[in-house]
Amino acid sequence: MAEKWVLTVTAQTPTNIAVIKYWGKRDENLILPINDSISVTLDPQHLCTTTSVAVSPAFTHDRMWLNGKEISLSGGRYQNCLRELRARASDVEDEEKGIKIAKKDWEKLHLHIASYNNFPTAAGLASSAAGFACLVFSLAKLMKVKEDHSKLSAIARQGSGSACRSLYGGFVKWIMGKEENGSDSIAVQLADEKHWDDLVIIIAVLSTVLVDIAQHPMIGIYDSVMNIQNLLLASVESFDINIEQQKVTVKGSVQPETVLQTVSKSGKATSFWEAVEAPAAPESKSAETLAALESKPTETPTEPESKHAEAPAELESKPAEAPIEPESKPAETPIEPESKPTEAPEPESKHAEAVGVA
Ligand SMILES: Nc1ncnc2c1ncn2[C@@H]1O[C@H](COP(=O)(O)OP(=O)(O)OP(=O)(O)O)[C@@H](O)[C@H]1O
Ligand SMILES: C[C@@](O)(CCOP(=O)(O)OP(=O)(O)O)CC(=O)O
Repeated sequence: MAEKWVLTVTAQTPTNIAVIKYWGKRDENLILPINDSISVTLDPQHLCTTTSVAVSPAFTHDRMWLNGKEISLSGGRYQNCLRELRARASDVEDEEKGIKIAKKDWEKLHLHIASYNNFPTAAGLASSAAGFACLVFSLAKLMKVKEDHSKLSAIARQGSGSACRSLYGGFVKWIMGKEENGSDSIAVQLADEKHWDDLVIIIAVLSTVLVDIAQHPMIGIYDSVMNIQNLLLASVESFDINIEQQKVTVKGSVQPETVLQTVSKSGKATSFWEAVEAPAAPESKSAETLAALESKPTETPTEPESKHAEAPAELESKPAEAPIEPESKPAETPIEPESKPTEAPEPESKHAEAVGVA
């Protein structure tokens, strides 16, 4: 087997919001619920996970990066999903690239996974739902798993219960099932994404915006802050002014861009604060999205109108030849076959973590 190839798949999966909630488990390990639940899947244009999975003979162990930071895959939830998928993997061949993976090879081959949530992780917006659905879907594509979405939903369920519902768009029911092995605890689509097309779900995330306002001989920093407050009125909850650093922290459901424009109009030199640190993204397009969301946190929640696009979607499934340049495509860092196993990928540092005005 050649040592220098990498086969990748990238997929995108939306999150879902329960309208009849899953609340309580009868089996913690298999993640079996004590009731049926129903959710609505959001439009992946708004809240979604993008996951790139890669396999290469050069990889020495399974690794995963979540939002640019390496995380452990040793937990039972990840291990259960990986085991179930490997057991169902098929022969995969790409003649053009000279790649041939036999079904039995999947047990020995290692995976690198890079995943990005374009919305807050572990903050009550079901990142684990989008995340595990995307993980299972993209790996199933990579490994050519010949199972339908309902079977995949039972695998995703073992990562996080609500994840099983993110494999379908529209209105989705997770049937609790009765079997002890969980084989009938699956998701089914009740109505597709077009069923209730004008339904809009608004998620309001209150965030902090950092503003840097340069001193001006005529207008003090306090005046600038009052200017923002007057113009944005109720949206602004509070300010914190650091005269020495010329930094103002604005709290509330304000758009960073609006803050910037508001202060600019007062004639003050304004700009967003410098980048602090941001993680790598799974592909350059997602990196832009992420930068926008991370640096403008209040924009995240403003438009998650649910247009119920189909879920999930495979973005690309072309085999890629190693090595992949991590600089130009930050998200591909984790799938670079020559990366040293002990080294975590370097997050890109040019995206702002906070926002400011100068
Ligand atoms: N993109 C992802 N890929 C794989 N796993 C993910 C991903 N995003 C989140 N997770 C996993 O899900 C965990 C967060 O799940 P948790 O249930 O705490 O929060 P949530 O799903 O965002 O919120 P809630 O369940 O309250 O709606 C993370 O710690 C990680 O283990
Ligand atoms: C309250 C809920 O949002 C539950 C979310 O729980 P998770 O699916 O995140 O829990 P685990 O299965 O333990 O991973 C209700 C719901 O989505 O139905």
